[in-house]
Amino acid sequence: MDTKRDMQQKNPWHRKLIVILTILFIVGIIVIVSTAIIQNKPLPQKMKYGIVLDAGSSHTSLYIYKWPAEKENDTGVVQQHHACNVKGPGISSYSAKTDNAGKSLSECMDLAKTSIPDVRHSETPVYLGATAGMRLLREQDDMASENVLTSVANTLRSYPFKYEGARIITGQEEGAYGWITVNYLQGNFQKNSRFFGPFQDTQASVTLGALDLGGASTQITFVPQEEIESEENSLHFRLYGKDYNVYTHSFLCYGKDQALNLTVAINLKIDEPDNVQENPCFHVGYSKTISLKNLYKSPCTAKQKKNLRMDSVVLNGTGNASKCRENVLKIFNFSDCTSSSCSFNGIYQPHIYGSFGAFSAYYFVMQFLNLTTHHETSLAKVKEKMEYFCSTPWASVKQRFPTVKEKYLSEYCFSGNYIITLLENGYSFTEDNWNTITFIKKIGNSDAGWTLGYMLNLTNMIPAEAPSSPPLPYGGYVAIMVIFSLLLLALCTIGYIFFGKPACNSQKHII
Ligand SMILES: Nc1ncnc2c1ncn2[C@@H]1O[C@H](COP(=O)(O)OP(=O)(O)O)[C@@H](O)[C@H]1O
Ligand SMILES: [Ca+2]
Repeated sequence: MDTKRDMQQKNPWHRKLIVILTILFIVGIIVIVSTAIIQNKPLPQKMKYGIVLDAGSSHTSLYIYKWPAEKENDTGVVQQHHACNVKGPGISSYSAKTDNAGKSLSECMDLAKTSIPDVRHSETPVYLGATAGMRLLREQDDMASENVLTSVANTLRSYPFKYEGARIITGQEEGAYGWITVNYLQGNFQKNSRFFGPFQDTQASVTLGALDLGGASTQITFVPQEEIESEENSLHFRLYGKDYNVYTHSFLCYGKDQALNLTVAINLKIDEPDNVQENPCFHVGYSKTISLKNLYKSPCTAKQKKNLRMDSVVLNGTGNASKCRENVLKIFNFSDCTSSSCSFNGIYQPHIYGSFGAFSAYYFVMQFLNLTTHHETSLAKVKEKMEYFCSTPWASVKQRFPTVKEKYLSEYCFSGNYIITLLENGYSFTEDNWNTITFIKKIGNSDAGWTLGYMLNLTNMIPAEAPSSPPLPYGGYVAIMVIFSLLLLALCTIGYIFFGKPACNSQKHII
């Protein structure tokens, strides 16, 4: 005590020092707090954009994606900014007037020009991917498909964006990118994928299988439990430091429009009386005449061509769901499997495993039929509802849904039964795992489909390795630095007051 008093008497200026230290302390706090406030204010972020056109067999859609430039390689940051449906049919329908294929895209491309800021135009990539409709046209008429692609490429090149190509993507790509899209949007690649020193977990995280139903082809893509037997059906990805072995297959001709033609063609009898086919997949009272030239035009139905004297056939609806499925079943071949397990037509498929997201026409059809809430709807219930819907006379259906496009409305009975048959008999889903299928349109703000995955891949936005991050989040680092600086400062002050020595200033010791 005496020593302390002596010290205070010997050093009368110590009070000044305490005042100075207190002022410094307060100033320090003010600086730290204001820095934190300024730092937390969202600074205007530079956004980047990308355009992908999905040229499907029935129609073309344009998608604009956007993401913050600084976070390019973080998973889950790319979002759908805008979507535009091209008016008119798919580009493959312009085989006779190929110039019009490109023209059809102008309206949506003009919209893209206004919805992306001018300063970003020249760095915005634009891609066009054509799917099964163009694959079929290429088989039928290679020259015509080339001309269609040239026409759309010319239109896309005439815009101020960075043109990156217009091509027919393979069925394998279509499946793969659909799978990447849904898992990217679900944030499945993000989970536990950060790099924590030597403790990185390289086990692939749980993923969602992807089921895509188009008009001309359909894709199934998932990570199976067993090893994949066939190389042509397997995809190997390393994403954010994890390895994924993915099974995929695309069935050309098994999109719902081609499947309907195939079903009609296979069930057509040579001696059809009065050129009339009783068709259980259409409602009672619905009747439709189809030209046989059109029916057999596609490579999907060409093999079914029979020697018929008539040149058209009248389809008369009889509205019977179970009979419809019997007819549909005839387009699947369940013999000739040379692998340990197959889906159909001799195609290898490992056992169904995990959860699935079913999008595109799966969603449109099941949504219309009110069958998307699978948690309450068993497969048996779905069949029961189909029985009821298909047996409803066409006049009542039309009266109940006056605003729905007649083409779609008349085909929902067929489409619903086709979906059940494809999933149950084709892919071997059962009553037990039916509820692992979720029918989805969007995840967050973005549509489920192959386009986002395609762009992420072509712009190298999914790194193979997880970005290494410091062990502490930025906030934690700042907090620790501040707390310990203050503690040190307090210690120095206390040391000086009690011992009269500037304990923190080694220079004074030397003197
Ligand atoms: N509202 C809707 N109701 C029913 N079917 C729809 C609806 N909108 C689109 N479709 C169907 O979805 C399918 C989309 O296929 P598309 O992507 O054009 O072909 P693909 O992927 O085989 O090239 C088509 O069969 C189309 O008729
Ligand atoms: Ca499609």
